[in-house]
Amino acid sequence: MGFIDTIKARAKADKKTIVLPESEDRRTYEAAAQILKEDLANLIIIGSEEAVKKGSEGLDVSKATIVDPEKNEKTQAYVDKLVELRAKKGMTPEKARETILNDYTYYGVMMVKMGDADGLVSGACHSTANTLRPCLQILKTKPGTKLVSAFFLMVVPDCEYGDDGVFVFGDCGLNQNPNPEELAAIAESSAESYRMLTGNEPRVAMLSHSSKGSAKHADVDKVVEATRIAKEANPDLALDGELQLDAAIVPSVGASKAPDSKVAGKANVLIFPDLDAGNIGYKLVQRLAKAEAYGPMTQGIAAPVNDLSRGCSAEDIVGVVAITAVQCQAQ
Ligand SMILES: CC(C)(COP(=O)(O)OP(=O)(O)OC[C@H]1O[C@@H](n2cnc3c(N)ncnc32)[C@H](O)[C@@H]1OP(=O)(O)O)[C@@H](O)C(=O)NCCC(=O)NCCS
Ligand SMILES: CC(=O)OP(=O)(O)O
Repeated sequence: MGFIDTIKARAKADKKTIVLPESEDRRTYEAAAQILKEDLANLIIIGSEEAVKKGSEGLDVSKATIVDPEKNEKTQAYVDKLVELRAKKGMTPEKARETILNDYTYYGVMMVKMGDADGLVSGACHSTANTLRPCLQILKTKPGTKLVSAFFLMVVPDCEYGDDGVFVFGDCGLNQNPNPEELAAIAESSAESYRMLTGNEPRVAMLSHSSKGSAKHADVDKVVEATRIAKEANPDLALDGELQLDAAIVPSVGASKAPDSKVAGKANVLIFPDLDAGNIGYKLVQRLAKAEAYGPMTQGIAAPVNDLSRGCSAEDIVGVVAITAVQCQAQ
């Protein structure tokens, strides 16, 4: 059974309710039809009956619940709650109504906040900033977590590295230039995500253009410091840095560049030093190695809400919804 089939089986075993706010995108309906056929989750699609009927033409999404914000009796409660949460930031009843009626990501996040859905998946036709901003503003970080970050679950075909080609890459979607404390927090959350989703022990590599002092630069110093912080806070976690990518995943290179490391050559969780490296890195592996790339999934947030790349396929949405459902089970 491949990785995503295992996740789908877990999702099916305890079905959760996931909201899909992008009723203007055909891929939402293609994915919804597949999710309902495979019985992976209960779905809520946000949109008018007419829009959903037109958008889903030729596809069976009849088992999804359609929520029309203009008609839903709970809309006023969402408005009131948004005002309560954001009044200090200048949110008025008029602005709150306009926001949730014009931006269904806000509407869907309010549904999750109010307990009317377990999780949300959006981002097929909205940028990551516009998808994650409402999530961060409304749901906030999980208690005990310092930072929300974004990871990709990568499944690389015919790959002997990681755990048979399964990796977590972080942060590839949210934090643009994390400082050492933030990088350490990203590493901790990514290790936790790996353990929860794969059932395997994480082996975390803090990536750099240097391995164990082979290059000198402030960028390297940042990763060295992040490694120190993460190790100090998590003495039992297999985590090491700074490592180049080859030293992190290729056993022979790891043995030569970092002979004393317990992680070098065996890493299954790759922590990129900044968002440029992370975002470019995941897209390189996705496109050139034809890897499945699920994400950007959030971690460290109070409820499971996940983003998509605008370049995603309907199949990617199916996978992200299944992973989101499994995250909901772990809440
Ligand atoms: C997500 C993003 C838009 C948030 O930044 P922003 O719009 O400038 O918004 P702010 O910094 O005002 O943050 C909005 C809220 O989220 C919170 N927040 C922002 N980043 C956060 C993080 N990493 N963890 C927890 N909370 C965070 C802020 O504290 C703020 O809360 P408040 O409004 O209650 O005070 C920004 O980090 C971003 O653009 N990231 C890159 C996304 C991207 O382009 N990725 C590449 C493609 S995947
Ligand atoms: C994750 C990501 O890069 O998202 P997008 O392709 O939508 O910018």
